[in-house]
Amino acid sequence: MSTLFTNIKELIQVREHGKDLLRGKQMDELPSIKNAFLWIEDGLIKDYGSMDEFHPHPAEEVYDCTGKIITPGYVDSHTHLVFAGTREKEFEDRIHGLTYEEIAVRGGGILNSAAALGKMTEDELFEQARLRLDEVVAQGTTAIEIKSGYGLSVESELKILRVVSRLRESGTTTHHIIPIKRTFLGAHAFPEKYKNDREGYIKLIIHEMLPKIGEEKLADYIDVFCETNYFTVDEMLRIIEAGSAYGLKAKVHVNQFTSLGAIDAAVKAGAVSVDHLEVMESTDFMALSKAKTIATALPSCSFFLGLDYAPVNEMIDRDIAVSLASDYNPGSTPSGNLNFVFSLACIKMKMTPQRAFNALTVNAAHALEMQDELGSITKGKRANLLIFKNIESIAAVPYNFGQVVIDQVVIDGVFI
Ligand SMILES: N=CN[C@@H](CCC(=O)O)C(=O)O
Ligand SMILES: [Zn+2]
Repeated sequence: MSTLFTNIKELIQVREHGKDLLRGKQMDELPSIKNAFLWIEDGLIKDYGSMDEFHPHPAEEVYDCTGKIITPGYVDSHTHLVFAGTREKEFEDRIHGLTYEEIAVRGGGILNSAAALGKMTEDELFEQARLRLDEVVAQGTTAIEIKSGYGLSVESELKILRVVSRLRESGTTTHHIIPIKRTFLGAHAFPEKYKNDREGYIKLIIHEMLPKIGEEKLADYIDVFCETNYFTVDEMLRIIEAGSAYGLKAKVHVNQFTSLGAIDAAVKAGAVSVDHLEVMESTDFMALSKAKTIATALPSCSFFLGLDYAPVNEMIDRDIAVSLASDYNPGSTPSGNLNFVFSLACIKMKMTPQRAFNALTVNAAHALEMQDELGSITKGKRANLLIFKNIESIAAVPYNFGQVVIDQVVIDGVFI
């Protein structure tokens, strides 16, 4: 099956190699071809170039893209998309003055979501999560990471990871399969039962959950919420070390409310990414500068909870590799819309559209170790693409916040 797109107004994020992590000044470059063509065969990008050099390619389908911009699809490297029910009550409590942390200390928050999830069957969870997947794919997400973490028991953590694995195999309700990476986040919070027995819960994670996850091959990464009132830096290190015995690399929640030294520890432990980063001290910047570990900012979470935004421009200026993700979850970010993340990155974090788009594509693909397959218009990469409505430039995407500017989403060369 081959498809040809002709007369593309601008083909954006075109990179001959497309596999390098971007940092510093590289984040300011967003290579593109105006008046371009793009040729797809068997779901892969085969050729592209200027219409001036166009020579006919055999194609079953030809689309005239006059007036349209085409880009690679967004990659969402941090979500908690499998959850049971929403948390509007806490949302109202926060409007009345309670903080996210105060709600959590009262037994709300993550524990509230875990209680709801415990009551739901695997099939129910799967159906709900699948509808969310449909929605975010229609909004331009063409690869995604999904965490467990609302189970907090052996049975429920496995249930979530089985749901994620099923989503990975069966895709959207219309059977479009997008790449999904699965992350085990048993260390998301201490369940009520283990409130006074932290060691008992950590042992449960290491000696009960991990071996079963390893046996069933249910995860690709391991995560820990390292934060005051959650897991300490030492506990995080123990858990990610235990995960590495099952081949799970680390992607961790750090510096959301406090800087505890978790970034330095995670970088030294070889974490693929450190995520959140709303609170950054100079030692945190130093630990990440030039490191392979990617700094993933989650601006929708800052927006929803009224937190500071991660200082991404300062990070970029210090040669830190920055990516952006949604953090889709029922507590701190009830939206998986990366167009909105794009807008917030520009409006609130003062990223240029070029920097933000690089963070949502090339560097986000690195945050899922999928840079060989996704993130840019590069020969041999998967044809996961966004076709935008008649807009003038990439800046029109974040500018039109809250509006639908994507015309079509293409997965493996097929329109969804
Ligand atoms: N901070 C930890 N975990 C989630 C939120 C969890 C929740 O409130 O349900 C996050 O990334 O924001
Ligand atoms: Zn998260």
